[in-house]
Amino acid sequence: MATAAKDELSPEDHVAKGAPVIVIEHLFKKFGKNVVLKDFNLTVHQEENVVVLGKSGAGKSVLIKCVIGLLKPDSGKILVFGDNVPGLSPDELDRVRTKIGFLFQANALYDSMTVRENLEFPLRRHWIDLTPKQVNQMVSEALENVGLKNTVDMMPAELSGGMLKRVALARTLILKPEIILYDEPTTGLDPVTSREIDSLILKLQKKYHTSSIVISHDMNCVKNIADRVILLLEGKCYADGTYDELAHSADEKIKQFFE
Ligand SMILES: Nc1ncnc2c1ncn2[C@@H]1O[C@H](COP(=O)(O)OP(=O)(O)OP(=O)(O)O)[C@@H](O)[C@H]1O
Repeated sequence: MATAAKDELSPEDHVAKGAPVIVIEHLFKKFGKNVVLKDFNLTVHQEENVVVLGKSGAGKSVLIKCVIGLLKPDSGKILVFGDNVPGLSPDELDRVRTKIGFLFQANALYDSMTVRENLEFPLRRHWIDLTPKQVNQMVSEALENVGLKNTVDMMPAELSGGMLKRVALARTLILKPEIILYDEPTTGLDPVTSREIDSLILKLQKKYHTSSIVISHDMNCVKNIADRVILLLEGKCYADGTYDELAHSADEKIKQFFE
């Protein structure tokens, strides 16, 4: 059953869980007087897709930026494979970031670079010592994974919204991250393309055994890809359960998201 605040389900209550890969404990983050995260707790397990629901301004993006170390929380722990992200040195953070892929809402592709150059970028950024042949193979494999091998020499401006999202996903996957953070993966796409992206996310998750935190307002996307849904409200994990559990909740604050 979906639970709210006080009687939150423990992770053990959910079936088929792998080992914890992200453990967030007592996270607090404020900007001036604006307290965004207030004793937020969450555990994400291996091969689990956790979708974060919440109103605009609830703190969903702040949460994933804290996980990847782009924002520093005021207090609390964010353990990624046992490393406490807020306490890492820049070099250690860079090492942990190679395990975390981040798919931005706006794709964040470089308009002046070809698809190939965009995909090579993370390999160069993380100083990975690879031969040109290996780089070529990695780019081909990443594009093949998203069904876009023939776009390798195209510019982003020549691609549709769905194709851009696939290329961005290929770039996220090129370092074979163990965790992927998705910020609104289907926003701005038509319903058919959105469902194709959902299927691709699930297919690649199974292939590479990744774990994910997904921010989404697209309830079809939530239904399709969530193993678990949490509701971020007033800085806390207000509800935690499967899509069906939350969808059938009698709690008015939860119901709003499923109407
Ligand atoms: N760098 C920052 N400096 C100051 N305030 C910030 C900063 N980043 C986020 N905030 C504030 O934190 C709060 C949460 O923002 P956040 O972007 O996480 O919301 P969200 O839940 O992702 O919303 P949306 O669904 O609209 O994207 C907002 O009040 C926002 O103004």
